[in-house]
Parts: sequence; structure tokens; C-alpha cells
Amino acid sequence: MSEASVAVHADADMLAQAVAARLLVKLLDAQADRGEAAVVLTGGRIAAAVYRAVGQLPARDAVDWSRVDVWWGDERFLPAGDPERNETQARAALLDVVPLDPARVHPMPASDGPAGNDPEAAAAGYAEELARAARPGHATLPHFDVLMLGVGEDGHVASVFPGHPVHYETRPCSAVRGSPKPPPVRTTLTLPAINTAEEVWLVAGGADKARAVGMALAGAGPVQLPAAGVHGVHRTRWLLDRAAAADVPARLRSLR
Ligand SMILES: O=C(O)[C@H](O)[C@@H](O)[C@H](O)[C@H](O)COP(=O)(O)O
Repeated sequence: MSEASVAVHADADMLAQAVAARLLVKLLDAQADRGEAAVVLTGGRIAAAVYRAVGQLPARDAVDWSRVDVWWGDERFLPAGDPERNETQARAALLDVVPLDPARVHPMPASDGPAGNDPEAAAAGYAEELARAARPGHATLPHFDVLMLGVGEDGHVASVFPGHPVHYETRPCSAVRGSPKPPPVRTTLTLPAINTAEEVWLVAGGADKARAVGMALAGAGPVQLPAAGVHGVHRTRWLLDRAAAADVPARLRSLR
């Protein structure tokens, strides 16, 4: 089993700053080790705060952004450029302010994209894109150095919601219909795909996340609480603010 750790920061702003700093270091280390780096982004408020913080850190210029692959863990199935798309949010906050190679930015398809308004076709198309970038010896997925996830109040991660049939999906990317969080139609990496990442970071801030975070770390079942079912191959990091960490068993905390 990979190593799991919990870091607790004073508040949501400090959490975003700390995750941003960690992300830069992770990308630098990956580039030093492998010559390139791959990050998987997610959506939500805390993710947006992290992207903004990365874009504002002077150390961002130490990363060779032309050798960073950007993937998404989930997407809201909406037209390109819709302000609610996770891609739109990440571009505005970070991707438009660093010199990425556009060929290495891999957004999940939009509902007005080449696959049309068909989320199943969009998910299949993304699975093909992932397979085209697969690492040697691995048929379906590229190497992910770090995969970031927000945590829903109900314990969802990416667009894997409690009790949803997507739990039983073995393909790397799936359409999701009937999401309890709007919009109802989404695409998501599935848990088996998420769990191939070298490091998985679960980032959560605010008191409304305390119950889900506490239950996940106390060993809840993944179908009821998807956050309990994700882990990195090498490391799983829970990156929290104090409010979100309120129900974390004391033995698991390292207060910062
Ligand atoms: O598309 C989305 O909304 C997400 O990818 C979702 O999984 C999000 O990360 C969590 O719901 C946490 O979102 P907040 O940080 O806004 O609570």
C-alpha cells in the first residue's frame, strides 16, 4: 500500500498557497527525474484558488512549462468556453499565463466538440487520447506524476459520486449522467485510472468538507464515499485546512 499523509493548514488561502508551492516542486522534481511532467487537474473552488496561486508564484518560471502535460480528472459536459467548464476555469487561472505547449494540453471534450453532444462518445474519445500518450508497457494510460482532486461534501471526487454506477466502470474514462452536483452530465476518469497516478492529492477546505474527509480517513467504503477509494501508487496526500480537518483522527494529523 502506498504512503498516505495528512497536512493541515490554517485556512483555505494558506492551503491554496501551500498546494501551489508543492505542485511547483512536484513538477520540477518530475522534470529532473523524467525530463517531463504530467499533472491531472480537477474543478471546484479550491482547485481554482490553487491554479491562481501557482500562476502568481515567482517560482513558476523555474518550471519548463513546454514539457508539462496537462490532463483533466473530470469535466462538466458543456460547450467549449462555457464559464462552468473546469477547462475554462483552469485556463483563466493558470494555463493562459504560463508558456505551455498547446499540444500537451488535453482538455476533456466539450458538448459542442467533434464527438457532438454525446458524453459517451466524448469519454471514449478521451480514453483514446489517453491511450495515444500511454507510457511504454502500459496499454491505456500515460504516466501521471500528480493528480489533484477536490472533495465534495458528499465525499465525491472528480465526477465519481456516491452510489453512482460509474463505480463499476473499468474503462479509464466514463460519461456520468444524473450528477447530483450541477451540471448533471459530465465526463470523468474512473477510480482505476485515477489510482494509476504516482501521487494523488485530495485538497479540501471548509467546514462543510469535515464529515466526508473524516469518514474517508476513518476507512469508509468507497462506493458510499468515493474519496475513500482513491490513492496514489507512491503517495496519497490529504491537503486540508483546519476546518476541513476537524473530524480527522488526531493520530493522522500533522499540523502546520
Ligand atoms: O467539476 C467539479 O465540480 C469537480 O471536479 C468536483 O469533483 C470538485 O472538485 C469538488 O466538488 C470540490 O469542489 P469545491 O472545491 O468547489 O468544493
